[in-house]
Amino acid sequence: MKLSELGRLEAPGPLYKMAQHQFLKAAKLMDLDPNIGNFLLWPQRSLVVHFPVVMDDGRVEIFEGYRVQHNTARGPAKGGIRYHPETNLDEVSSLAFWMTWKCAVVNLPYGGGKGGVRVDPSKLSEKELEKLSRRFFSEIQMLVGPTKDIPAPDVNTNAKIMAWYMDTYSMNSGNTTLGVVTGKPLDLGGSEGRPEATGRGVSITAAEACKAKGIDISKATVAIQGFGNVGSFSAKILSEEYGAKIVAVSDVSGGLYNEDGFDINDLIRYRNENGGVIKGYPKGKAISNEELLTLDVDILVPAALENAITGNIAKDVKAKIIVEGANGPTTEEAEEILIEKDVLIVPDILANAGGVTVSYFEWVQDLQSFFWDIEDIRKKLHKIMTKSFGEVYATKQKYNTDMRTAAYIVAIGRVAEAVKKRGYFPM
Ligand SMILES: NC(=O)C1=CN([C@@H]2O[C@H](COP(=O)(O)OP(=O)(O)OC[C@H]3O[C@@H](n4cnc5c(N)ncnc54)[C@H](OP(=O)(O)O)[C@@H]3O)[C@@H](O)[C@H]2O)C=CC1
Ligand SMILES: O=C(O)CCC(=O)C(=O)O
Repeated sequence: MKLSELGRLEAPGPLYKMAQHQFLKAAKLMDLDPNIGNFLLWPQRSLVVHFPVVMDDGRVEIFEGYRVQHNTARGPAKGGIRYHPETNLDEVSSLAFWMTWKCAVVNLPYGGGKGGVRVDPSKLSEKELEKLSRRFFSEIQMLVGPTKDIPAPDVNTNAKIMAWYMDTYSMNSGNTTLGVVTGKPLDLGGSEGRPEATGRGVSITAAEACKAKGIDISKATVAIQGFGNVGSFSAKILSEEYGAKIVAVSDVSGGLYNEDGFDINDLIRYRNENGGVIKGYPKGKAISNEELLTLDVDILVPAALENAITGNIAKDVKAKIIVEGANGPTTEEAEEILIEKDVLIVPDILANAGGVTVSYFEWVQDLQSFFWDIEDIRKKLHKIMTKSFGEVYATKQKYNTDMRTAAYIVAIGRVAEAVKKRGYFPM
C-alpha cells in the first residue's frame, strides 16, 4: 500500500487533518514504510469522559473531558492538560499527535499524549476548580500513571492543579506517586526551572534561528502574542539574557506596542496585580492581536492558541523569523505563504519542546528522589535544545525543505525505528 492510499481519511476534525498533512509531507519525502505511516497517522487511545461537579450554589454541572494517547512506542505518553471552554476531541487529539513528534525531535523516551476539559476556569470558584480537577483526574486514572502516561500543565492549568492531580492519584492508589504528573510545585516533587522552561526553549531556538539568518539577536526586535506562561517567560529571557527588544505583547484582551521595548518584569508585575490581564498598562500603545502579528519586527513569537496566523495575516507578516511558542499557531495556508516569503519558522514541535524537556527532568528526579539545581537544569536544557535545532536545521538542508517538515523527518525516523524494533509489523 502507498501512503497516498490511506484507508480512512476522516480525522477527528480540521485541526487533526492539518496535523496529518504536516506528517504526510515529511513521510513522503523520507519514503516512510506505508504500514508505519498509516499506523502513526492515528491516535492509539482516546478517552472521553463526562463527570458531575456540585457547584457552590448547589447546582450540578456536567463537564466533558478528554485524554488522548497518540503513540507510546518510545515510552509512556507525555503531554499537558488544558482547561478551555472551546477545547474538544479534535484539538486534544492534534495536541497529542504533536506531542509524539515533539518528544521524539528532542529525543526524550516518551510517546505523545494530551488532555483537556471543556470549561472556562475563570468562571469557577477555587473550590469548584479543585473539585473539577480531582474528579477529572479520577476519571482518567485508568490511563495515567508514572510508567503509562504523565500529564503536565498547558493552557489555564498550573502547578497548583498538578498538585491536586498528584494527590488525587496518590489517594486513589494508596501511595504518594510524585512521578504521575510534572509541573508540580517545588516542594512537592517539582523541578527547578519548569515554569520558565518553555520560554527558555523558545529563547534558545530563537537565538539559533537568528544565527542561521545572520541576525544579531541583541539588536533584534520581538513581538509576542500571548502573555501567559510561555509568552511572558519568552519575553523575560529574550530581553534579559539575549538583549532582544520586546516591542509588542498581547493577551486575549488585546495588544500593547512600545517602540523602545517593554520592561518585562514591570509588565509581569502589572499583569499579576491586574487579575492576569495586561490591558491598561500605561507604558504602551493599544494595538489589536492582528496588528501585533503583522508588525515590522525581526522575531514573531505566537504563544497563545492554534490557528493564530492565518493565510490573510501571513500575507502581511514582516517578521524574518517565527518561533512557535504555541502549538499549531500557523495554518497550512499561512505556512505556504510564509515559506514563499523566506520566513524561517521554528516549528512548535521544536520551539516549545523546552517545557516537556524539563518535565522529563522532573520525572527523572521524582523517580530517583534526588533533585538537581537550577544551573544543572539550564545547562542540560540548553544542550538538548541547541543539539535538536542543529539536527533539524541539517535535515532541512539535506532534504531541501522547510523546518517543520525537517523536524517531522527527524522525529518520524526515531518513532519508526522504535515501531520496527518492537516488532509491530513484519519487516
Ligand atoms: N505551558 C507549557 O509549558 C507549554 C505550553 N505550550 C503551548 O503554548 C501556548 C500557550 O500556553 P501557556 O502559556 O501555557 O498558557 P497560559 O494559559 O499560561 O497563557 C495563554 C496566554 O494566551 C493568551 N490568549 C489566549 N487566547 C488568545 C487570543 N485569542 N489572542 C491573544 N492571546 C490569547 C492568554 O490571555 P488571557 O490570560 O487574557 O486569557 C494568555 O496570555 C499553548 O499553545 C500551549 O499549548 C507548549 C509547550 C509547553
Ligand atoms: O511538560 C509536558 O509534559 C508537556 C507540555 C505540553 O503539553 C506541550 O509541550 O505542549
